[in-house]
Amino acid sequence: MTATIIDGKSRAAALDEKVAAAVAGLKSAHGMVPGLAVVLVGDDPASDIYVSNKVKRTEAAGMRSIEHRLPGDTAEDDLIALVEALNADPEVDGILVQMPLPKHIDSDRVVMTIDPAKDVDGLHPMNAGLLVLGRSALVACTPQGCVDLAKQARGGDLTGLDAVVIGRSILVGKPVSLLLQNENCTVTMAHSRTKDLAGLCSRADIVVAAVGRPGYVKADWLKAGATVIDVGINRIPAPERGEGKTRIVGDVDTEAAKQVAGAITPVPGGVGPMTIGFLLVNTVMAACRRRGLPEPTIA
Ligand SMILES: Nc1nc2c(c(=O)[nH]1)N[C@@H](CN(C=O)c1ccc(C(=O)N[C@@H](CCC(=O)O)C(=O)O)cc1)CN2
Repeated sequence: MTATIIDGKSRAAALDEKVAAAVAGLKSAHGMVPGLAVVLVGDDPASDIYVSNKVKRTEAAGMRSIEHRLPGDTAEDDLIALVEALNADPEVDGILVQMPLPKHIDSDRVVMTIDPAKDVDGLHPMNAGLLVLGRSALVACTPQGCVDLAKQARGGDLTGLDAVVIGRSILVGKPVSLLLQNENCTVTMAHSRTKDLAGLCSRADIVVAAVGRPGYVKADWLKAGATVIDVGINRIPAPERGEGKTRIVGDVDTEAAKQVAGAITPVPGGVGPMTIGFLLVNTVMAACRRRGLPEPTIA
């Protein structure tokens, strides 16, 4: 068997087009243009690229982008003051503080400061708690992308499927497991210390790998025909590309897994591009909710 490659890049492009259409509709019906503020502290090269892409795609969808780039030695209190100013700014509908933050800054305190109504990352305890309760919330972007791609691979319905989520992070593992439960999956949350991870995976219809270790999930762990969602973005040396060059790989041993899985997301070009797609969706939703407008159907 050779797995179907789940094309996150084209799915994200389609999502961006739907967001752009929704934004155009809001502008003509209500004279409203959603605004997204993105805050980057420091000069981490990967974060720099992600933030630049967020700005580009926000503007391409017809929304306003407000960009704050702060030096790496910014004091925690100064970052908090900026977030408070963005909370108070009526032109700002969504606030995203790019992670990871420099070590001297307490990320939890920063996230707790964001107005939950503008928390388009879905990381504030209010939004995370609403997700646990199964109530309407702003939901973290990467997990939404994972579920969207899994549904695409499974004909739109995940009901009754067994899912294993490897990784228990706040940004991916925990929310994706809740979203899969909302889709009527039977979900097992696993991690690097789970006993017999291979055995668990071998019974799963869906495997979500979010451990942050290159090639961690092996082909012989997978059930034939499984849907594999690879969240990992690991930069590894690529001497074949020249001295000092690197390339990114996922958490799954993709080439071998393709021979067993039914469908698999590639890295790059799988889950990654969906993260920014759902950030744009969340910004539109936040803008409508804050203004008491009906939310358009996008995804
Ligand atoms: N505040 C947040 N910080 C971070 C998040 C997040 O959702 N909110 N997620 C990641 C980084 N991230 C978005 O911020 C992100 C990661 C990867 C991609 C992406 O499109 N990746 C490409 C490959 C890009 C490359 O070559 O490096 C792909 O997978 O095809 C988009 C967004 C951590 N921080």
